[in-house]
Amino acid sequence: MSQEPLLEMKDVGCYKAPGQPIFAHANLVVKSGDVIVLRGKSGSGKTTLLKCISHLNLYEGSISYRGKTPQSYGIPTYRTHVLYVPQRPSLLPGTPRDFVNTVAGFSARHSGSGMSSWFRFGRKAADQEDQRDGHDPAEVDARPNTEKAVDVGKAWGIDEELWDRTWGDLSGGEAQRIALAAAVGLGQAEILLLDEPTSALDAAASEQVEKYLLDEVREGKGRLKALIWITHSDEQGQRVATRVVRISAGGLHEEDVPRSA
Ligand SMILES: Nc1ncnc2c1ncn2[C@@H]1O[C@H](COP(=O)(O)OP(=O)(O)OP(=O)(O)O)[C@@H](O)[C@H]1O
Repeated sequence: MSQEPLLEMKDVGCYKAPGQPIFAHANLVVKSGDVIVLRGKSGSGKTTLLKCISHLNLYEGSISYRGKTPQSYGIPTYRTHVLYVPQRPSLLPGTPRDFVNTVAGFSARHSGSGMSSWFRFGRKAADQEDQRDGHDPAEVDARPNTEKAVDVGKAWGIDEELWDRTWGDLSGGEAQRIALAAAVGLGQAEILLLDEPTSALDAAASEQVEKYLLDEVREGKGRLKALIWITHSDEQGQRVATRVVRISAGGLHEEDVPRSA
């Protein structure tokens, strides 16, 4: 029995400037249970691809989520379902608790506005579309859960008091874990787009985070169903991938999943 795709990209291209493609003709189908490791040379467009998927960058071609365009959900709401987690959350304003409280204060239909302002690091954000909102058939009860975010952080060694420090006063590894804990704990995302999510963590912390994320996807108890994960670590790729996709100027190419020795 074939599974309904969660996300489908058709012929997606992204340009630095007119006539200067970063990549073109990118096609991808993401299904429930996928942990897709995105590989590619430095500068090949991995981050740009994730930002296109989350509608933070302009692109050509089409992207659909559960068979519908991002616009049909309203871009802010779409971004909470297909959520980009930035590599450097320490550049954010305010404190992590300000953020989760802001998001928690929105109703399910409007929570995207807070979330998208936090995760909006796209250089060519299609911001005009943030103003539109649409009916969201995928919404069940997606009210953000602040306590869960703090609990997830605790499981990863983040004391609750760190949620009240400004982002700039957290270490890179603390900020990375808190951003991920917020993304998971808020409980709205079905697909997380992870941009080198453990690059600032030591091996033990990194494995804790990996295990938690993989368990969420495998067990399927929450909303989280798939991950697209940029990593420069072959070892991490080997541990987490159910699929490996390589990006180059010509598009995306599926590779064999490396098996651990
Ligand atoms: N603000 C910008 N304006 C124009 N070009 C940009 C901008 N930001 C990034 N680029 C270019 O787009 C290309 C893809 O960048 P991107 O960050 O997506 O690559 P990447 O594969 O994630 O790289 P890395 O592995 O080094 O993190 C690069 O050539 C980069 O220089």
